[in-house]
Amino acid sequence: MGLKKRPRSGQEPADAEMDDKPGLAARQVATRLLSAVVVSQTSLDGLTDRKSGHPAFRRLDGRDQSLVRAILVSALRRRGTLDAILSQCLERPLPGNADALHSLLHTAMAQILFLDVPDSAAVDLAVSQTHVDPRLRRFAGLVNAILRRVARERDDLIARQADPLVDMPKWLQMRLLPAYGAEALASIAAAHRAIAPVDITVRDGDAALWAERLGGQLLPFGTVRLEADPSRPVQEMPGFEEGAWWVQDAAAAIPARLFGSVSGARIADLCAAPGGKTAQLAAAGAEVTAMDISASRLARLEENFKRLRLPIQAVQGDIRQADIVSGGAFDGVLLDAPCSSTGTIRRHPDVAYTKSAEEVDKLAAVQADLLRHAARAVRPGGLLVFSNCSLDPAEGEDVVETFLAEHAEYRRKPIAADELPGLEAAISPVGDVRTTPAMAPDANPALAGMDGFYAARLLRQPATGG
Ligand SMILES: C[S@@+](CC[C@H](N)C(=O)[O-])C[C@H]1O[C@@H](n2cnc3c(N)ncnc32)[C@H](O)[C@@H]1O
Repeated sequence: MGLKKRPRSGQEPADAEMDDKPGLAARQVATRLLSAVVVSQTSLDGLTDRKSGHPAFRRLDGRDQSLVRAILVSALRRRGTLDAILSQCLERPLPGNADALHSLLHTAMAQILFLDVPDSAAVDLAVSQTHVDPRLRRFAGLVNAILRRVARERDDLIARQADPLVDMPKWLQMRLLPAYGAEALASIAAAHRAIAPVDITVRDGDAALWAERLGGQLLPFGTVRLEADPSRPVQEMPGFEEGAWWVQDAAAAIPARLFGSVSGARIADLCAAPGGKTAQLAAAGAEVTAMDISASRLARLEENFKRLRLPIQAVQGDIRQADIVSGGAFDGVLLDAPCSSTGTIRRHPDVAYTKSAEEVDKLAAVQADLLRHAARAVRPGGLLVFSNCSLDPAEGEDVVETFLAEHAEYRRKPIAADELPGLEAAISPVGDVRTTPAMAPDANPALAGMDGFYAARLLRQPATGG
């Protein structure tokens, strides 16, 4: 590859001039945060929270913040593709310690290949970044040459990365292949490449009406689905402010529905925050106690409930120590346990790079422990629903099998096909729910898919005699 010569220092714009260059600060932040995700395994949501995120991110205006998020989501979603293209464009690999350069190239390539950013702006700003960063200065020519080639050969370079598995890190492939098989795994990887729709759960009344009002479609299992549109923030849509609905992935809406009719029932949601499932239960008329170990997450739940105008009793606490859990007084208990979240990679592509096989195993042990504790909160004859948004059976099916083997007082209450209209394929042979991002297909990929979720419904055997 012919490399453009590095400009002589006399031709480089002064740093101060550069600092003011429109769009440069956003690209610098994107590069920095990409390294924070993939090198330091920091969560993208945490880094880009508008209130508590990375200070450099918070200093950007709202438009630049949205651009940075869009760059990062694309760069992570297609990280394998970008790496493959990069190695095609390089005569020799980048130096091993060139994290900043690697992140700079990925963020710029993501703009050229996947975002609506003019190629000239993406290239020019990336080269400007090399001028203001002493670690990158000597790579200006290389960056310029690679990015111009990527822009020139875009279609061909992308076409060569047709296999979606290129974008699923090896550790995850190795975890999921034995459970799903090669074909289903490829479908999941393909679904991970798509932009997820916005799914909405309606508080009460008519979901069909809200589907019409919001210009969405009503899925057979009650979720209203809209195409994601960055220019239309959900907070500005009709019905948000008055709490007529909340955003909740179609799969995430399943576990709360497994209790059936809950009107007047005492339900404990033991890992409740930020409260999507709690809200479903409260809206359906249950008397809900919401527990969470995290005070800040519980505060978010309470804020959400204020907007939704739903009653709630929120309790901060650790399931493993709380008195209300040991009392065995609830008609129903939901344990939506903390997990690796690999089922949400479409929405949170950083998960593929911030989590690991070791962490999955650690989380599976935590879930088993929490499930043992949660089981004590259920009255005889009551229901225990265990769920999480992992695709890994170690965090789902295996946890429940072990639990049932150790708890003779519980048995599975299998989920029947008519409980999940349109999603019958998600019911496993033993009657649990297992969704994947490849489910709920649609001719329009922007309206397809759902999070990967697992849910099991367990019945505490009614007391005999007495
Ligand atoms: C997957 S999230 C729950 C999502 C929530 N059910 C919803 O639908 O919005 C898991 C939650 O479990 C909480 N958690 C983790 N360990 C806990 C424990 N030992 N006791 C109580 N809550 C815990 C976390 O703070 C986190 O909010």
